[in-house]
This record gives sequence, C-alpha cells and structure tokens, in this order.
Amino acid sequence: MLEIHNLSCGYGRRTVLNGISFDLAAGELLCLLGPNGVGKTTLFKTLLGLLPAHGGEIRLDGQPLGHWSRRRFARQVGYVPQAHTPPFPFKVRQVVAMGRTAHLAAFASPDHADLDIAESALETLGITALAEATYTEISGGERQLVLIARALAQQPQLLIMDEPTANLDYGNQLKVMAHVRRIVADHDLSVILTTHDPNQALLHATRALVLDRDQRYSVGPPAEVITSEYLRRTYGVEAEILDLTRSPGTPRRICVPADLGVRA
Ligand SMILES: Nc1ncnc2c1ncn2[C@@H]1O[C@H](COP(=O)(O)OP(=O)(O)OP(=O)(O)O)[C@@H](O)[C@H]1O
Repeated sequence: MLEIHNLSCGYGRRTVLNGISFDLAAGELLCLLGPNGVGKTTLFKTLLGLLPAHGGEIRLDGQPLGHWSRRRFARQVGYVPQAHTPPFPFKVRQVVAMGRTAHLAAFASPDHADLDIAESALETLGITALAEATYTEISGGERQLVLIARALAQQPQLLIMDEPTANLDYGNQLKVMAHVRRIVADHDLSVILTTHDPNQALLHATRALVLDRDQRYSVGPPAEVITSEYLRRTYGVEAEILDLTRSPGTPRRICVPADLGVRA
C-alpha cells in the first residue's frame, strides 16, 4: 500500500529526517515512536503532502505521491488528528458524515448512501448512542472515537493517526487501541500511528518504526526494535523488556523501568 524509499524531509534548508525507507502492507499497524522533536510530525506532514519531500520517494498503491490528484488522495488517505474542540457545536453524526466530503461532487450534500456509511462507522466504533450528542460537549475519549469514525466513513486505504490515545484515561486508551486493531483487521486497512508509549507499540503494532536521535532509525517487529538498548540510547533510561508470552500464543512483551529512582 505504502512504499517509502530513501525519504528525506524537513523545513526549508533544514533536513529533519534523512534516508527513511519502509513499506506498509494492507492490514498492518505501524507504530511510530521517538523522542520529542525527532521528526514524527514532520514525517506525517510529508506523507500527507503538506510538506514537500527533500528527497526520496513516496509511493501509494504503486504510484508516486506526485501522480495522485488531491481528490483521489483525500479519498484514500485518512488523517486522525489529536482530539480537538472545533469552534462550532456540530452533532456527532454530522462530524462523522464529514468523512464523506472527498467522495461528494462540488457543493453536493451527503446522500442516503453516504449517511448509511456514516451510521455504520458509528456502529463500528460502538458510539451510535452519541450520534445526536454535541461534539463540543462529549469527553476527550469519546471525541477521539468520533474522529476515528469520521476517518472510517471516508473509507480510506491508509489511515494516519497522530497520538490517538494522548490525553485519554487508561480505559479509553485500551478501548481506542482495541478499535484500531479491529478496524485494521476487519477493513484490511493500513494504519500508521504515533505514540510516546513503547508498550503501546509492543502490545498492538505489527511493526514499529523507532526514530533515534541523530537521524537514525530502525523498523521491524516491535520486539526487535524496541529494546533496552534503544530505550537507553534514545531516552537515557534503563528499562527491562519482560516477555509475558504464554505459549502457544502471539508474543506479548512489555517494558518496565529498571530503576524507579527510589531507595529504601
Ligand atoms: N514549521 C516548522 N518550521 C521549522 N522547523 C520546524 C517546524 N515544525 C517543527 N520544526 C522542527 O522540526 C523538528 C521536528 O519536529 P516535529 O514536530 O516533527 O517533532 P515530533 O517528533 O513530532 O515531536 P513531538 O513528539 O514533540 O510532537 C524539531 O526540531 C522542530 O523544532
């Protein structure tokens, strides 16, 4: 679905990331992890075509990004920003229906089929009961689910999510990640999401792209690239990776700080 080859990106003459290569197939969930200011948002902006690449190539469905019309791109690539409060008190149902915008003719309103797709996105995320609620009056976790439903209504092939669980309580973090995993599996979507939590990548991603300082990076199965060595080198913290895999089963690893800095 997505192929990135030797990509460099940045602002003006400043290159923030250099020589990034990876690809992403349908049904994959890639977590992008890295310290503050390392270039995660810059990479997203470049993938979304908001920043010109400094070099290298981005291909979507086998075609260079430059060959895609904005309209076709907007139909295929969804973006879920961090939950925000919009200036207008739209109903949740209206916000989700906005996901259909790229599929509508100029000045057209969503028709019955579009509204059905929006309803089904609400159902998939388990938030049909919120449909008539006012978006500005629901909780941060609920807003995040609404934004994911809006992106799902767009019926994209690739979904780019900016820290979808930032500011959510523990229950909502798990709930949002469970929904993301389910839509990846059920809709054969490709998802890239940023997170600051190595455990989120270890537990949920099919692959992780870890950005290091000094423009270095690794990409691979989460357990192979999120290591004690990476956490020490990048964040300057000592952490252990614990293997909780119960055989037979899919690997389950988590990281815990080796030293809480408290002495008895
Ligand atoms: N509009 C801009 N113009 C110039 N430099 C920018 C701009 N936006 C960000 N930068 C710089 O690019 C670098 C990467 O920033 P970016 O926002 O991509 O980091 P990030 O990994 O997303 O950080 P965080 O985890 O804090 O969100 C930083 O040094 C930042 O100062």
